[in-house]
Amino acid sequence: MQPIAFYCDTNSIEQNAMDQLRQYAQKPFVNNICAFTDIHYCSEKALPVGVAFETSGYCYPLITGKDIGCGVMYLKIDKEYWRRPFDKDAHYRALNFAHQKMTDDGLGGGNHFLSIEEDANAIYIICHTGTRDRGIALYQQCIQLTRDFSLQYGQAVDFVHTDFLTADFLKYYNDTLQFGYERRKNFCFKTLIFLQNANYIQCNKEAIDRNYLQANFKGKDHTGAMNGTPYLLEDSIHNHLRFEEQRIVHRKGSTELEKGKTVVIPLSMSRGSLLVQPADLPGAGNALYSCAHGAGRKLSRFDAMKYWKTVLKEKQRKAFKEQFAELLDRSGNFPQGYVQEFDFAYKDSVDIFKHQPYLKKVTQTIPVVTIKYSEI
Ligand SMILES: Nc1nc2c(ncn2[C@@H]2O[C@H](COP(=O)(O)O)[C@@H](O)[C@H]2O)c(=O)[nH]1
Ligand SMILES: [Mn+2]
Repeated sequence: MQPIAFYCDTNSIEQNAMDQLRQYAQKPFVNNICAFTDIHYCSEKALPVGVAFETSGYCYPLITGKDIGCGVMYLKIDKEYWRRPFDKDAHYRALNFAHQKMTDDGLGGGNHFLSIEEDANAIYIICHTGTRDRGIALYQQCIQLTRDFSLQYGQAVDFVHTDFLTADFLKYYNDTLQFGYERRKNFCFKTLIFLQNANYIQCNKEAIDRNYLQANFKGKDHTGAMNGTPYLLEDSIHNHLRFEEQRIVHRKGSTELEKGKTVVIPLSMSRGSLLVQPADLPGAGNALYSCAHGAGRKLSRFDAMKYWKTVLKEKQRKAFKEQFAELLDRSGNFPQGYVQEFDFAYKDSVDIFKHQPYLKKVTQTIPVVTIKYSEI
């Protein structure tokens, strides 16, 4: 068995996730397998979430599941351009409505989100979404590829030789990752323009395109000005295979790092997000330039519902209802999907820097308003 690099507290790993991890560490061609602080069991696939490993000569195209190319983008605006606090009563519903028109496919289910968060100096528009149907189609192609390779190999295997990966397949794979990046960009820029339109951000209002929700901002630079407001954006992905010259890095729910680049580790709807950079580069290299992609689930969706109904006291449920009144349905209850995303469903984040010492904190943001998943 290949040794496992634990960038997390081993005592905090559930037994079923540990079993999955150990099984993977025994597989052929799997090298330098790393487990991060958000490691948790994945019922659908044989590898836990919160893991990275590398291979050469062969790859495991199915480890990601369908959400290939999922990632998190942030767009930062200096607070000197921020004019007033976000008024949920006046604008939550309008933003929720607008976000459904920002792309063809919406944010997607689960814990995908579009949030406005802040620290002392800046406002951050943060978007966590993937590649929707394109990721599913690519995953189906990965299944076919693995089947075809198995036939040639003479037995059913879950890996593929790199000679089997045609230039067309690799282009298709990378184009799908690019599609996710462009979708996140459209969410971020259109949210910025929504805020400009609603007088939250100082800008040149005359320059705003009335049809901005139909426009495509995929080509905008990472720094610049939008309708007179300076911005900066960065993107990162956490569910993909990165085909490099000498090796293939596999990341299943672990964020790809790059020297000098700030990435978001989202924590929860109540806690906001951490923005981090790789500080110790040899250290980050040993961790395959990867880190946790979130706080990580502590409670399964089922257990989160049980916790809500049976562990929390009425007073505590009331406090959630007051804090997130905008998410209540007409009968005054939260849809299940939101309850499953509340803070208690996620792990503590103290381990993030303790067990991934190659990371440095850039800032921590707190949420202003969050739009949760949307299926279109
Ligand atoms: N800032 C926010 N972070 C959130 C929210 N909901 C979930 N999360 C965190 O994101 C990661 C992403 O996990 P993934 O497996 O779906 O890619 C998760 O671990 C949480 O820590 C939110 O509303 N705001
Ligand atoms: Mn994701």
